[in-house]
Amino acid sequence: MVAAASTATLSGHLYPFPSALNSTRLSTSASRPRPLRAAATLREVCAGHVPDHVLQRAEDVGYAVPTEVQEDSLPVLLSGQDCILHAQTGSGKTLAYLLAVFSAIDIGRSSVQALVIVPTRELGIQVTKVARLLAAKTCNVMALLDGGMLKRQKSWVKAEPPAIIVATVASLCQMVEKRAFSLGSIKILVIDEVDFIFGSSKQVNSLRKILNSYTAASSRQTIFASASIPQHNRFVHDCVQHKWTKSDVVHVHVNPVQPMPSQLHHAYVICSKKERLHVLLSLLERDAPKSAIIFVAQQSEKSKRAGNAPSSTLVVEFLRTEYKGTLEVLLLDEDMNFNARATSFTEVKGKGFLLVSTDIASRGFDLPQTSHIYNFDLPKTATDYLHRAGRTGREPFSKAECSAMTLITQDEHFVLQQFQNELKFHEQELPLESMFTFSL
Ligand SMILES: Nc1ncnc2c1ncn2[C@@H]1O[C@H](COP(=O)(O)OP(=O)(O)OP(=O)(O)O)[C@@H](O)[C@H]1O
Repeated sequence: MVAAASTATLSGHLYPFPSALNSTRLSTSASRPRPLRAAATLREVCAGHVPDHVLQRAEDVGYAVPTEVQEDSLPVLLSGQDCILHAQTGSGKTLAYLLAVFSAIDIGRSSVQALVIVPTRELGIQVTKVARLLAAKTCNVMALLDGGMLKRQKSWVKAEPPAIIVATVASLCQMVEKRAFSLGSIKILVIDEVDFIFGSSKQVNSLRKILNSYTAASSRQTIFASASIPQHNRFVHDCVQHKWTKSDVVHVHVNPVQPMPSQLHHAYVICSKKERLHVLLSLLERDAPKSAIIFVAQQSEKSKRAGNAPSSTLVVEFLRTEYKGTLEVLLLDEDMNFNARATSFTEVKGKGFLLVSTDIASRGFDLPQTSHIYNFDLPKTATDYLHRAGRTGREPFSKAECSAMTLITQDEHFVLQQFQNELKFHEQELPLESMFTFSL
């Protein structure tokens, strides 16, 4: 049984599900009315656990009232219990786990005490920014993200160990294996977008080392976060079986019946592949988005070998010549080098953009001005749809309308319907003929 369990993955069914687990499930849903009581402030929820200067910083940047996931999870997180944070995209999971980090660490100690693992460099930059904002120079936050800085960081980390490290799996393992530092003093470990990292064949083995060899669940608080945890009951079971968490781990599942923001309007257009670029252009002219992300498929190895241009390049080149609006057309793609990726990521902040991106931008990216999502290529899975669509509708207290539009061929319609059934959202068809007047 144990041997089989050691090869189980998130989606695996390698052993029977035990009826009795110590873990707890907290589930809150929009359909279940909340008790009538005055909303607590973030300061009240965190009192006695999170240092005052951190709460002051949080208030200064506008985090005065907790979001639903923060309200539900902070009592668990601040009590030091292991937790699986499972809530909608854009619901504020980052602040929830960072407050737990600040409650767990001792800023007077010179050792690495908190580790936040992220799947991509871009998400790492974002989380580091929020952590530094809350720390306000009272402790060091180091980002160990894929790129050319690791040599220099190895000396820095030895000279002055940061209290908090935000890292991608590969960079962290590289540093630990080079003995730049050990993870023996870790008090709190957060894995953000946990389903994505477990689902990545490149990252999963290193993640298991971080969870079981470099650190031990018994000596740390462990937090897993994501908007999507497929087969979450099994995941909770795996956490306990594999000792990724302690046995009393709590699954905080907010709004399980509505995994995507309610103000999101979903629609699709059926058109041929040949028409797709022009349909996209017409939609951009019609919608006049504040900012938008246009998701394209990652180019396959076969298509690369055949010398074809990737979807991303085709779309960017087309929009740069044909789009007459004011938004800047930017590109973000796994195949770009780190400097080019960093430039796109920086440029996208703070101004109107049309970002053409592969799924690299679908996990954790927080660009609250994004009003429209376009799936130029159909996402591979319902989970990918959820994360792409979740790049909009991200201001937790705003009900501003936003939209997710998918361009599909007639043959792809049934796949989109499957996503709809799985994620329980409604979609409107925009008939091509009634809307567009272009001719090819
Ligand atoms: N208490 C709060 N008050 C106001 N805004 C908040 C609060 N907490 C978080 N936010 C804002 O909400 C937005 C979404 O937060 P965050 O990026 O943490 O979402 P998430 O749950 O991690 O989403 P995803 O699953 O897509 O990664 C951010 O712009 C953040 O600044």
